[in-house]
Amino acid sequence: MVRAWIMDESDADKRLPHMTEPPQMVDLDYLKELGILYYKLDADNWKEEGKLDEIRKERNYNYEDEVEATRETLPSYDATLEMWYEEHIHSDEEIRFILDGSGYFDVRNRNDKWIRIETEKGDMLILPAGIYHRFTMDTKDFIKAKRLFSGVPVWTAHKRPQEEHESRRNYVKNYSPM
Ligand SMILES: CSCCC(=O)C(=O)O
Ligand SMILES: [Fe+2]
Repeated sequence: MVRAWIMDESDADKRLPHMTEPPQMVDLDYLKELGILYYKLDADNWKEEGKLDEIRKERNYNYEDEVEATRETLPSYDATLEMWYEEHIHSDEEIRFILDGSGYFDVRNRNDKWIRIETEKGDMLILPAGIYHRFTMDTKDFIKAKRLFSGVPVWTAHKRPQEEHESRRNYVKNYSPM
């Protein structure tokens, strides 16, 4: 089961879990209210399983590629990781299916607190357009993910603040986060 929690405010290593004491876990309904969708897939047999294809058809995801984050395989590793961790939005959904490894997707909740979502092999996460978020590796320092998209992919990250951005306005209207 995917776990998610309200992050502590410590400025220790971002790759650590940053749970509060006691932990403040949140569930899938909580994430859903922020517009986030979650699926569990079979990362070793996703073709045979057919679930990914169903989601693809249903949500019109007609583009996909793969990204593997290791110092050897990811161009400009340090700079890319830094970019992923800067709070931002996209004009489209961010869709990731974790094929191997693990990592943390952080999203802002309605009170502007960080919610940390722990993803690992088999987890598929869809962040809505306009949600403030960021990504970090965990201490295992390895993740491989399928990126999906509807149409010609646009990966542009718009750094916060973006209150006038159309996708942000729509997000706020639909999910009234603050
Ligand atoms: C390796 S998947 C997570 C990183 C990423 O693709 C992103 O933040 O856009
Ligand atoms: Fe992003």
